[in-house]
Amino acid sequence: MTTATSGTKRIEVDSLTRRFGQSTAVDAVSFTVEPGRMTGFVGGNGAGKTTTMRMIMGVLGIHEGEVRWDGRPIGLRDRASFGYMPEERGLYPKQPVLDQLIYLGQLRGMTRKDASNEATALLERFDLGGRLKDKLESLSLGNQQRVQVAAALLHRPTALILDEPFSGLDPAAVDSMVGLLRERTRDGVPVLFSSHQLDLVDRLCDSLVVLAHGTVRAAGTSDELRARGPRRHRLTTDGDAGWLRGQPGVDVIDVAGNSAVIEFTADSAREQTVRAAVDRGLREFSPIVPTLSEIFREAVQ
Ligand SMILES: Nc1ncnc2c1ncn2[C@@H]1O[C@H](COP(=O)(O)OP(=O)(O)OP(=O)(O)O)[C@@H](O)[C@H]1O
Repeated sequence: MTTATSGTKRIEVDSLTRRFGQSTAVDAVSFTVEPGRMTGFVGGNGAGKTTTMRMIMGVLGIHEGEVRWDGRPIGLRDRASFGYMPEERGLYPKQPVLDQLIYLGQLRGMTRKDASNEATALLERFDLGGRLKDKLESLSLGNQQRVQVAAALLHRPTALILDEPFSGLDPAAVDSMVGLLRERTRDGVPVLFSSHQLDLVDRLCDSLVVLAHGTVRAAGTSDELRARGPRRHRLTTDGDAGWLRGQPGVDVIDVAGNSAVIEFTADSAREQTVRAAVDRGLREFSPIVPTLSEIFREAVQ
């Protein structure tokens, strides 16, 4: 089977809005999922991630806005070429694992043989080579999750929309899935995945979209967001660092012994503070790169 990726197509989410009754679950949400990039989609419970993904996949109607693929309004065939792992999952508990993957592959236009070969290879990759004939329900939840991901990857999708693909997976399973997704992104496939595991998102994603109450609070590459994040510094001198509390233009975030984490509230304060620190025996003055968790907390405040 040929790989259906072009490596240059992006998903554009443009001002998507969805209401449920009186409440607006997704409110003019815009972002791009670039080819060859893993884009993490984060936000608290009820932020609107699943609703947005459902609109991208066309399983939920769009009230306003548009989704574009390769610069054009997305169509049925485009969506059929995507791999989607829905929140509600979609496989049959009582059917053998391999059989249903073959069936799904055939639904997506694969021959039985191709579907069988690809499904077997994916399941082996996920250490499920010995479970091909087992019913899905006899597998542990984490292993069922692996099968769900295999189902989304089976037909060499042109893009991947994965709703919490890592939830419930042990670290080894996360690593093998990450390896697989990285291979697909290297082929140019855009990947959008939601997750509540910020440490994992930090390690994995090239770009990030932060959602809160149905609106985008921050979006960009991890580096861009880090550069925009809080500019904090660690400053260490001889003696107690409490003196920084009286320093004009300095917000003291934390003091521990002779070391403090500070933020400058005025640019002019920087030079003045470093000079004062030199007089007190400066040992360290270094910028602190914010973690994704810090960026996230700041963005959703
Ligand atoms: N079918 C529906 N009918 C009514 N309200 C809905 C429906 N689907 C979602 N909502 C509401 O839309 C909002 C966004 O929900 P959504 O599931 O998209 O959030 P989420 O970010 O995926 O949350 P979580 O991380 O908890 O899965 C919530 O307030 C939710 O209650």
